Amino acid sequence: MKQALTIAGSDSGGGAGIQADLKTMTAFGVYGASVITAITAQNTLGVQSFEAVSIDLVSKQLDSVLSDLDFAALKTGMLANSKIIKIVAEKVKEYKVNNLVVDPVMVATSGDILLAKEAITIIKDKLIPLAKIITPNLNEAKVLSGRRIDEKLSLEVLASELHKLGCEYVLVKGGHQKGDIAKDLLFDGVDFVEYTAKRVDTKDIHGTGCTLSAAIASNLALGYDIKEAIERSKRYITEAIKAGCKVGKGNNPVNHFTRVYSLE
Ligand SMILES: Nc1ncnc2c1ncn2[C@@H]1O[C@H](COP(=O)(O)OP(=O)(O)O)[C@@H](O)[C@H]1O
Ligand SMILES: Cc1ncc(COP(=O)(O)O)c(N)n1
Repeated sequence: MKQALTIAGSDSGGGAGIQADLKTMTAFGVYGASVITAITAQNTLGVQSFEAVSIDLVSKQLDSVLSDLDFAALKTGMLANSKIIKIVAEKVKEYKVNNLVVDPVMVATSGDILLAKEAITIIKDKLIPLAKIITPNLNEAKVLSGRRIDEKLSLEVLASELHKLGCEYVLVKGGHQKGDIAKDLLFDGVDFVEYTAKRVDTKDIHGTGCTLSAAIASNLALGYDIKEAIERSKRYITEAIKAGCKVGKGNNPVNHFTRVYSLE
């Protein structure tokens, strides 16, 4: 069975982070393992509190899984602080992991901060150069390229600037743009490829970024090339948003289509 690893934060509400990643990997038939970097007290209304896991325990989790399991792809989500980013980058190099997908999680959909400000230069210098692909949303792309959030910039300009950070591919997500189409843009340093879907008219988009990056990691693990992996992941996230999960009182998560098996 193909195996993938998520290095991310726990969302107690089950909609984003580690929980979304493992549900996505399971939906694609990939075995998912996890290294937890932070524990959030979170629900569909927002993030009420969080604590980062100690560097020692993050490091031990990484050694435990990387020395034993055989990962065909790895994704990172919420990394919380500079020290965690540094240890993740060291272990990725030490264990020579291929197919690193970096989702540079900074702020939750609810507006809560999930990454220390001083960690932004560390993620740019240490982790992004090791990545096969990075998947920032519009605001994360602006922060990473040193722009102001209120600047009007095209996905093309942002993708070109971010590619200079040393990753193989950049996928800038346009989920937070206005309009009828949810467009994401891939750049490999030469060509642009657009991935589009009809925008679903809903506020229930909690966990969309985590789900998309976990789906890309799953499909890379299954052996699809990057363009096919994104194409399949875009179809999955669109259907998962359409299906939705009305579980809480706030912005609800996407639906991972987990089947209920009868034991009879
Ligand atoms: N309302 C929507 N309808 C369809 N697709 C969407 C919608 N909102 C976001 N997406 C898609 O979900 C994925 C995650 O994007 P986005 O929500 O921008 O990321 P993040 O969760 O990191 O902020 C992208 O493929 C984006 O185009
Ligand atoms: C632990 C954790 N990781 C990531 C996100 C971002 O997800 P979203 O942007 O969909 O709120 C989150 N809310 N919580």
